[in-house]
Amino acid sequence: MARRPGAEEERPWGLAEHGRLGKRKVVGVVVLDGWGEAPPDPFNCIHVADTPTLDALKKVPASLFSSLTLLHRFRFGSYMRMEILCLCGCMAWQGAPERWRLIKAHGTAVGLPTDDDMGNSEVGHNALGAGQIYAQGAKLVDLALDSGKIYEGEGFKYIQQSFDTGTLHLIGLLSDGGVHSRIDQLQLLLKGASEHGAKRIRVHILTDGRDVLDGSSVTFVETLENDLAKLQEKGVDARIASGGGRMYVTMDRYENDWQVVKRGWDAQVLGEAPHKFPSALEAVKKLRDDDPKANDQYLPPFVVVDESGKPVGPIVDGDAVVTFNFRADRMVMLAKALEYEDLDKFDRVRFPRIRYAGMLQYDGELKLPSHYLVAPPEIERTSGEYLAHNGVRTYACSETVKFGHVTFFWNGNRSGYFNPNLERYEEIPSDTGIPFNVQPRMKAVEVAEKARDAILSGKFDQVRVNIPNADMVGHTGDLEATIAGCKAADEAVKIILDAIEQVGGIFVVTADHGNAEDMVKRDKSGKPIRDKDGNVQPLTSHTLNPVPIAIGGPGLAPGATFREDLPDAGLANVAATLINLHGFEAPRHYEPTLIQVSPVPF
Ligand SMILES: O=C(O)[C@@H](CO)OP(=O)(O)O
Ligand SMILES: [Mn+2]
Ligand SMILES: [Mn+2]
Repeated sequence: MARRPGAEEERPWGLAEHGRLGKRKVVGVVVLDGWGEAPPDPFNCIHVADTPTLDALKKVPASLFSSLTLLHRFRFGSYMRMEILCLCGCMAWQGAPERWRLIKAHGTAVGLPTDDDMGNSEVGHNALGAGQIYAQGAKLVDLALDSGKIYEGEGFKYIQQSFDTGTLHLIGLLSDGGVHSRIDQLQLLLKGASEHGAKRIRVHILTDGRDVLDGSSVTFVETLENDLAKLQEKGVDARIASGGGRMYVTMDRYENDWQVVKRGWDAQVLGEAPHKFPSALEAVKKLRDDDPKANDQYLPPFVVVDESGKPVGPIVDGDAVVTFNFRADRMVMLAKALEYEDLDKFDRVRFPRIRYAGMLQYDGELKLPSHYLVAPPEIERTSGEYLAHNGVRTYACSETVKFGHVTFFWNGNRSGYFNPNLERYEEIPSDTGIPFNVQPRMKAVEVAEKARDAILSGKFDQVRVNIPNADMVGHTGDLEATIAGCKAADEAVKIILDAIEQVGGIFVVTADHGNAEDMVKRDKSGKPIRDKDGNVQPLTSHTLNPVPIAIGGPGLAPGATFREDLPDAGLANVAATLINLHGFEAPRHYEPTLIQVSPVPF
């Protein structure tokens, strides 16, 4: 079994039997990406969408409810808090808090620096799979920059060797979104690198508009250009050299489309792009103004050129390169292109001899990149590894754009199987070359059908999927498409729940963070902000909202319900819950399980 170095080998992996929950029930785990909970509202696409399956998990019809209530009263001797909701003025639905609740999915609950940080897939799936809360990349980089330790590490010393004769290139996402990178960290790094000897610096920017509002790229470029001007006053030759929108240039993931990386490579390394500008500020303004459909996420690649039309900062032999994103998934492909001598994914034309370091090491197993400025969180003893040691057979599936979420992130940023005899991971190819509002149903049904087959096959104990629509389509800011995406996600869940029903299994339906439940920029009081023509600005980012978790299915022991003593529970509490549902006690160092199991009288 593949192990990471440094793991504590002596701690036993065997889990005690649960006692009240049996083994070998099929547990279907659905992660609805970007599916948060927010009050009903026209900009809450999940609320607007037709989602009968998810609605039914949240509420039970009154008739069924009264029998459940009686049952619970009988079992627990008291009623639980129930909420009554009238739909269409005729059918009464009532809340089922013993099987549906909300959990935290943002901020410190998932290891981010502050509770103002929205959740994201990396930290969300890390927490879901690991059962423990780790200080995540954003926070580790903050600490290393604040203490100055970043400049004492091996990674910085390595790139520093190029400072005398070469250029330092910084490539990454330019925003304060805090999901993949943060501009304030870039600012500190620029200052620190120049104080530690960098004389010529080139920044290759990727505009955001996904974790922050569309159009904000202009302000971020202005801020960066001001900083670089200050460095120039101090004698450092510092400029922005190239750029492009994150979804079109460089930041692809899970090898969905290498052309995205190629576009970035051409601009950053070769100094070639269809658009040439004297400055990055002009570039982003003009590219946005000239094409009414252009947005920050999909801005075409550009290079900054001097008076003679020569690119100001191609990457050449002897230079140093830092990719300043702390998050892994959308940097791994570029890291491979910068580091691997042999790569047949696209024609690099030129492979410069450089010293390259990542802000973090993006893949611990591949040891990629081999040099990095900050050590990544060591996520150890994940639920996947425990379950593999205890004979639980796992199937995981998503489409390409989220495949690594339910495998790599879920397993603590490690690719590959813990035990290939017990696990199977399957990827459905995502659409490429189109924004996700064009086909908002994405591959939700295909993923669900794979999960259904895995459930019915009898070969697996845990069948885990990520259904991406609410998130991927939500990021486009297209409300109508997002509503269609949420509907497709709901249909996918139904396929999985039907299969669970058929095999007498258990389901756990949850999400990794919010997105589609709030699709508009609001003022402090929560009202949508409208311009003078009454138009609103779509919110493309994730949110701070909690996410639902529902448990159920014919295999769930009748006495199993959510505990009421964990009002602040978050995603990290899910792993212990799942381990319980597989019939084991969770490891003691895990965040507590969400469920309790009362003995059922006779
Ligand atoms: O698309 C992404 O990279 C992020 C948003 O920046 O979304 P998620 O965390 O859901 O993958
Ligand atoms: Mn996500
Ligand atoms: Mn997202």
